[in-house]
Amino acid sequence: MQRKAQELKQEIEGTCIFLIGMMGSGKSTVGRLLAEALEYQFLDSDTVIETYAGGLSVPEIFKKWKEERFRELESQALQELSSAGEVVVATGGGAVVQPRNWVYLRNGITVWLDVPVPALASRVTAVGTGSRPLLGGDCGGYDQALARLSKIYEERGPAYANADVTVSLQNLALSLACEDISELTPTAIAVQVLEELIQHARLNKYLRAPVGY
Ligand SMILES: Nc1ncnc2c1ncn2[C@@H]1O[C@H](COP(=O)(O)OP(=O)(O)OP(=O)(O)O)[C@@H](O)[C@H]1O
Ligand SMILES: O=C(O)C1=C[C@@H](O)[C@@H](O)[C@H](O)C1
Ligand SMILES: [Mg+2]
Repeated sequence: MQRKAQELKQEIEGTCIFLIGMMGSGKSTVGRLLAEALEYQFLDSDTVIETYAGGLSVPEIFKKWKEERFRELESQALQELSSAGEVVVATGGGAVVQPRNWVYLRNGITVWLDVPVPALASRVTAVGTGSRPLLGGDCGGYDQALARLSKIYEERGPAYANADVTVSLQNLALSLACEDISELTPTAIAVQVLEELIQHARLNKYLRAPVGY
């Protein structure tokens, strides 16, 4: 992991890394590991929004000001974060929906953590869905989370697919001969993210080089 992180640092020269993906896809968990390995700062856009809102939590912001105001604050947070260097940012699950946010996301390198919906539903119900207003509170359980996440995944899939790099846990599990994606540790996923970012950066450099290089 350390060696790959050093290789990537040389390629991207401080460019910001945005992790995108569904609620529960591991953006915060994997993002912290990546930031540590790269010696970058880790920032969570939901936390920045909570600061803008004077310390109200995400569910409190949704309740008090409705989703529309939350989305405005989210765009403001992404704009601010996109001007920072040497940061790994865990974005909110809905950050990809508004086209204006892509102006900010394109200032960095975007990585989609693509996790199958049943795994997302297991993860979010294990920790409780109370902090995730779009999942309808804490009382629904796995089946409600699965139904809501499936609908959101279907709606947002094309937007997530705009990422510069996609790390599919389904594909990673296959390539590592894991029987189930629950066997993939956050470290194994972070290593794969680094690997794919290095490939992306090298390809980009090659494509931008003058002809004959
Ligand atoms: N590879 C993994 N294996 C098992 N559990 C995981 C893995 N990655 C993350 N988790 C767990 O899944 C839950 C969701 O992870 P995390 O909070 O990192 O996701 P997120 O994408 O930041 O979600 P949100 O968009 O809601 O902030 C956490 O409880 C975390 O511990
Ligand atoms: O998927 C979403 O739209 C959201 C995900 C969370 O990270 C928060 O940004 C908020 O709960 C909305
Ligand atoms: Mg998170």
